[in-house]
Amino acid sequence: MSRFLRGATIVWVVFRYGLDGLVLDSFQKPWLRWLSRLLSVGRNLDAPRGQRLREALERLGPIFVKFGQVLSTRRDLLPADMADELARLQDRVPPFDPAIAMATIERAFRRPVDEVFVAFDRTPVASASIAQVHFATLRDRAGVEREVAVKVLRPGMLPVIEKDLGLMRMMAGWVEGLSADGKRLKPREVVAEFDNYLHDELDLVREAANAAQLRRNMAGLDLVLIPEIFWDFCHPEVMVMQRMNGVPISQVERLRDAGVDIPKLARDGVTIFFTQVFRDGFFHADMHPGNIQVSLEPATFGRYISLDFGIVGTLTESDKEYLAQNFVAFFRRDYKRVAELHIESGWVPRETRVNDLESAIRAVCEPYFDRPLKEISLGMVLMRLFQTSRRFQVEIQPQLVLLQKTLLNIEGLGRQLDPELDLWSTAKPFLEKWMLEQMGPQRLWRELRAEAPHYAKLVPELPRLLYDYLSRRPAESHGALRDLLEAQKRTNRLLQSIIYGGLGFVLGLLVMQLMVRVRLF
Ligand SMILES: Nc1ncnc2c1ncn2[C@@H]1O[C@H](COP(=O)(O)OP(=O)(O)OP(=O)(O)O)[C@@H](O)[C@H]1O
Repeated sequence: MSRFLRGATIVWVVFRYGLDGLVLDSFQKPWLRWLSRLLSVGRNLDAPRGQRLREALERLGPIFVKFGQVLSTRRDLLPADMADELARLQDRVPPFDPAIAMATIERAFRRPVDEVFVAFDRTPVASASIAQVHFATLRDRAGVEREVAVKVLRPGMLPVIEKDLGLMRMMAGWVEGLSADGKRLKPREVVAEFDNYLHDELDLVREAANAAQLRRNMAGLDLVLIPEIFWDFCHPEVMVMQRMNGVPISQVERLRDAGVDIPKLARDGVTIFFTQVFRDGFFHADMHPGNIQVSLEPATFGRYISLDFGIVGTLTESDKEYLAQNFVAFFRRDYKRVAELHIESGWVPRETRVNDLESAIRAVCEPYFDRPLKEISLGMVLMRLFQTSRRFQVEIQPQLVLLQKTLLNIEGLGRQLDPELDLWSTAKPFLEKWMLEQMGPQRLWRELRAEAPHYAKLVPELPRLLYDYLSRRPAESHGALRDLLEAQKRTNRLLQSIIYGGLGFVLGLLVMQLMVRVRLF
């Protein structure tokens, strides 16, 4: 019954905000088009469609608001006006009762809150649709008191989410089945992606693990601080981490007054992101200003503080290669290469004609070169490339969409801090270094090291393999004398190459063995 009521509410909101018109007009069945016209009589639909969509999602509650936020990143699917409006969605919701947060903590650790923490601040510092954050103090394993931030999941989220997701799936099926435009929007794919995203956010151990990995990766860079995770105090519903003290990145004047070098901050943001992408293939993908602060503490003055690790992106070696080579080819205006890369990597069907793709890509990219190089947005270029690829039946990988969205965030943030920021010259060294590593001797060295244990296993078998091979040869070379001499010559040559090759191989193996040992001890 409650599912029916929720479904009825959704349908009412859809009509109330005139969202039916967004897809109904393209319904293939005439009676549905008529219904759409009939339903729009007497409604005030003056507000732009994007605004109506945003307001409707706000009306439907936090899960739909989150859905809109995720949808806003699919600029390859949505028209720009709608994506812009959706990006304005904020999931500010009233905090839940601290007693509920404390009950969750007690259930998770099977101890009263005042036994878990030395002190616990009942007033939340922040509250969003999925979780709420409280400050507290705990005693760590060494008996030292530590200031911490405790993130607690909003209770009873799973059933609400499942119900809303069920309805979203159903509606996506309708829209896809009934409307031509609806099919193009790939609603079922979008809802499935959202489903994954929400379930990931509901597991705080996962978020804590992301934070720990990023902290380890960023340790040597000295540009960003990531909270330490207190694993003894982590549970799927509760996450306890080091409390960070910084100034929100949005308060630029305050940062400037405190003496922070703002243009350097802008460059550092790009450096951090490119390091995460091209060196580690593991990047923070929720880089909105609410999750970024700047430290003013003397020891870490001017460094970024990163928060909220619910969404991270991972890239494979081939993703990185695809990206780097595309960017480099793009900046050389070598559109043919960009097209070839798309085909080689299997991004577009093999039978695609390079010339067609090349001219589509040229049409997308060339207008960008109308402006100075430093003003070019890589996020925008990537988005246009994805949009072009779609016309050639390409399924864009979710991690690349995530990357493109984050790239836009980072560029937006960088330009907000320093309108003079030269994005390309900040990013270029990363791409060049990475390309060199991919093609130069470092790659060969890395791959040899990875293969070393395998070759080490082969070495003892080598003499037997050689003996088996040689002992078979004479039996095959009987018959006429000339044949025999020829065969003997061939055998000698083969023997020579096997012996020289074998010697080189064994020598190589010995070196590799040595390397493996050096690495192990
Ligand atoms: N380790 C921390 N130290 C200090 N403050 C923190 C810490 N973690 C979170 N906060 C505060 O809590 C706020 C919300 O945290 P976080 O973004 O992780 O929660 P969220 O529920 O995922 O919110 P949203 O989805 O809106 O980003 C942060 O903006 C920050 O003010």
